[in-house]
Amino acid sequence: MPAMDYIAGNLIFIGLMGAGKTTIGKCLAQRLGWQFYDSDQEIVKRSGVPISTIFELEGEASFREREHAVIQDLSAMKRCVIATGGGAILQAANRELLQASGTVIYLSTSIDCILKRTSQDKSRPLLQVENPREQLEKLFQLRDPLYHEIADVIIETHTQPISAVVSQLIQQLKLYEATDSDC
Ligand SMILES: Nc1ncnc2c1ncn2[C@@H]1O[C@H](COP(=O)(O)OP(=O)(O)OP(=O)(O)O)[C@@H](O)[C@H]1O
Ligand SMILES: O=C(O)C1=C[C@@H](O)[C@@H](O)[C@H](O)C1
Ligand SMILES: [Mg+2]
Repeated sequence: MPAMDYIAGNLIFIGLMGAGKTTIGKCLAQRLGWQFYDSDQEIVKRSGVPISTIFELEGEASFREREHAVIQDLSAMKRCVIATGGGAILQAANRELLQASGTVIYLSTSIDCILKRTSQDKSRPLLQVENPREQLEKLFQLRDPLYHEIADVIIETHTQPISAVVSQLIQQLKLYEATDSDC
């Protein structure tokens, strides 16, 4: 018997950089046959430049304004999987929008694991500092309470592979798996 698919709103991923929001979100959307959106990718699409360029030319505050506009649009969607940027929860207005828009999933990950996953990737401007561990610890202190504030579900991603996290979510949220997917 197929599971009862009772989720009417969106499935929204939050969490620190490198927690797996984009990767796990995309895989979950594939397995459900739902549309996938990523707030970072939408910002890049709309601005026509990489995130690092926005930070460089306009600064973080301007990036956050662009992010807010995208969160407003994405949270108005129905039955989509949405990956947010790591700092999208900083603005209270975004937290309200995301919480009202569906089921919020906090992907929690150890700092060691984030450092391993992100060390080769230069696309995250906030980690291009002398001491990325110290930076991540600061971000965690500030953001972990905000992630918890709006999370409906919390899943650790450093203890299991991507496909296992997705399977756990499908089971836990009683979602209907529509497609056979290799992710
Ligand atoms: N559970 C996991 N096991 C192993 N590797 C993972 C897992 N989750 C994600 N990764 C890897 O970690 C890297 C970062 O993942 P991803 O880009 O999805 O993070 P993110 O949360 O979207 O980060 P950001 O906030 O910067 O957009 C990717 O290379 C991805 O393949
Ligand atoms: O944690 C953050 O503040 C960020 C995370 C990324 O997803 C991007 O949104 C950007 O690099 C900022
Ligand atoms: Mg991402």
